[in-house]
Amino acid sequence: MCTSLTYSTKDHYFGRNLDLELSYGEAVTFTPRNFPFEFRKAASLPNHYALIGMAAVVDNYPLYFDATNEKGLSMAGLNFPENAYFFPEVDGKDNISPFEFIPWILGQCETVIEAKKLLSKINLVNVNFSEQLPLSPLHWMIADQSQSIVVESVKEGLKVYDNPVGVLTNNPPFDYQLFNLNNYRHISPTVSDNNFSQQVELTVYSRGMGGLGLPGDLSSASRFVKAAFTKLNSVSGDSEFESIGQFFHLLKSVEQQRGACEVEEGKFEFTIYSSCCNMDKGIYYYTTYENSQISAVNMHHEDLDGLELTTYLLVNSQQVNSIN
Ligand SMILES: C[C@H](CCC(=O)NCCS(=O)(=O)O)[C@H]1CC[C@H]2[C@@H]3CC[C@@H]4C[C@H](O)CC[C@]4(C)[C@H]3C[C@H](O)[C@]12C
Repeated sequence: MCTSLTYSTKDHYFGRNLDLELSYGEAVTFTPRNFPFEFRKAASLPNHYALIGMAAVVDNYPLYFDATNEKGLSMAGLNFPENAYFFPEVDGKDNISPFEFIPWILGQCETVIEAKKLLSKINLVNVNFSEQLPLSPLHWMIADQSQSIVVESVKEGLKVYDNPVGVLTNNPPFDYQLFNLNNYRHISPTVSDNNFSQQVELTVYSRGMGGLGLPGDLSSASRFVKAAFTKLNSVSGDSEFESIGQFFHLLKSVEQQRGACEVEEGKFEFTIYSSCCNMDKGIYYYTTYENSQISAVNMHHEDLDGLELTTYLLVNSQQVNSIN
């Protein structure tokens, strides 16, 4: 399972946890403006906005899991098994494969409003990257500095939801996740009066009791509620380090520790990496399961007008600041 979210202080931040039991050899990947983006069923984009994000680069193609472009528009793909449905090619539409979707949108759009215009012409097609890399059943969160949407391609067609909470997890579909928040309207960072009954005296014997009932398990519906509550009540300083520090704390509220979620015998899903991109400054920060030190790659330290991909292998061994 995965969780993605947005967060704003002075600047704007977008990131995600990638929860899985295996790695695809992903690395922080910078795509400059003049790297030619090819599409299987649509015209190529010889030049486009520059992108930074996490990708598996295969045959010199950046298979982005999540990315941000130089304008700040950001997008993440999360698992959506049993629900995601991709269509045969349709004449008169932009036929884009799910693995091309992030380059297609982030290459061309500056804002969510612009992305919505492209989405109205898109048909997400069932075209594999390769036999070894078949279609992934994904849905996506797209966000700019002021709003966020969710895109779900299902049997009935392409659905685009406004996302007022700026959080996405996995199944079930997004409209359910949002509705499900109604069931938690009593949850609060503060403790309410005794509404249970005036006939019994009930005491506040612990801090945090306003949150009793907030789910703590790793199911997707539970992570959605937990992440939304934690994010929407978040308080932090607005400097860069206070903001990204807080962002990683928000992601940790739904982190998966190895051992707690068995996906097949002896195999466990865990949070392989957590990312946080400063959408305004184009700085991609991440931590990995093994390495809790934050690493950063700044897109503006690259040649934006370049032609070739740049990849930065993940710094994956623990960094300990030994004091004596
Ligand atoms: C599995 C991940 C979602 C994490 C998640 O939600 N895990 C819970 C599993 S579960 O819900 O518990 O079952 C998703 C997120 C992004 C995906 C890549 C996108 C590019 C590319 C697309 C190609 O078509 C296939 C290969 C490809 C590298 C993809 C592999 C994989 O699909 C990635 C990593």
